[in-house]
Order: sequence, then C-alpha cells, then structure tokens
Amino acid sequence: MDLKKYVTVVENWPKEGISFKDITTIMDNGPAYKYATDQIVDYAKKMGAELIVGPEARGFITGCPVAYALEIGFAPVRKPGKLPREVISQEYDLEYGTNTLTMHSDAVKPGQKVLIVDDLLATGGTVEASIKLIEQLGGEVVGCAFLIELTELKGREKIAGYDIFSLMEY
Ligand SMILES: O=P(O)(O)OC[C@H]1O[C@H](OP(=O)(O)OP(=O)(O)O)[C@H](O)[C@@H]1O
Ligand SMILES: Nc1ncnc2[nH]cnc12
Repeated sequence: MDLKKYVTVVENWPKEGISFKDITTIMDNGPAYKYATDQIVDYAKKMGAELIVGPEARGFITGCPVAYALEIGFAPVRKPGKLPREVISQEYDLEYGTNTLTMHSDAVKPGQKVLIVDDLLATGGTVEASIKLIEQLGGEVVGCAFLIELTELKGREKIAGYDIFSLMEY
C-alpha cells in the first residue's frame, strides 16, 4: 500500500515555514491504519519487543494498536503533571528552550525489551528523552519505530546506535 497517499501535508502550520505531516488521514481510514500498524507489529516481533512505549499524544495513537495486536503492554511517556503516581523526568531541547517528559517509575521492568513507537521522527528530542527514561528504569530499548521520518532534521543521528524503523521518509 502507498501509505503516503493517506498523509495530508499542511504547509505553514503551526508556524510559517513548517510543513506539517498530518497522520489523522491515515487513522480515519481503516485499511491504511491497519496496514501501518501491521508493519510496525512485524518489526516489533522481529526485535522481540516485550513492551511498547509511546510519547504523548500521537505515540498513543500509533503505539497502542501495536501493543494490542501483540498482546503485550503499553506504557505512556507524558508531559509533566499528567501521571498520578511516582514519576521519573527527563528534560529535552526544543528548537527554542526545553521541555520535560515523564514516566511512571514502575512502568518498565529491569531487563524488559522495549520498543518505542511514535508517529514521527523530527529532531529526535522526544525519542532521545524517551530512551533515557526507559534506560533509567533498567529497560533495554530494542528499537524505535515511526510512521514518518523527516530526514533533513537528522533525528536519526541523535539516536545513533539504536535500531530505527520508519515507514515513510520526507
Ligand atoms: O523528533 P522531535 O523533534 O522530538 O519531534 C517529534 C515529536 O513531535 C510530535 O509530537 P508533539 O510534541 O507535537 O506532541 P503531540 O503528539 O501531543 O502532538 C510528534 O508526535 C513526535 O512525538
Ligand atoms: N513537520 C511535522 N509534522 C508533524 N508533526 C511534527 N512534529 C515535529 N515536526 C512535525
């Protein structure tokens, strides 16, 4: 299936100069959503994933169906103030300034093989922070899977040494 047909590119949103890749037009199409999910499920099987971790919010949409299909767990990476129990936190750089991501302290078991799933790899800040959180909890990151990779932003270089799988490149 040519999945790019289902991505809607919105120019100059949310800011002038940004070419936004809208994946809601994959999600609202049953066969396209299933196809995209199935590709990541196959990758997750190959990498031996025991837990899926997805960053808020589009990582939930992308990662949860993968966990469901494999009958394994899903653990969320969330912005501060959203998770109700003890958390660990990780700061990461944005284009301007910093942001923080959190995970529940018991979300990953020591030695667990973890696959990170998100819709899109841009600068790599989100996935790098997610890797640090998982490793702080003793998890082993076996791969990082994305629907879309924005190659010019070189996110791949930020997480060199980790296995990266993406379904589409722009
Ligand atoms: O590689 P990076 O430069 O870190 O960018 C990629 C991240 O940006 C988007 O999420 P966003 O922070 O916009 O949040 P959302 O999923 O809640 O829309 C996207 O879903 C990735 O998580
Ligand atoms: N260009 C882009 N399109 C969609 N989501 C993004 N997250 C970061 N950059 C993005």
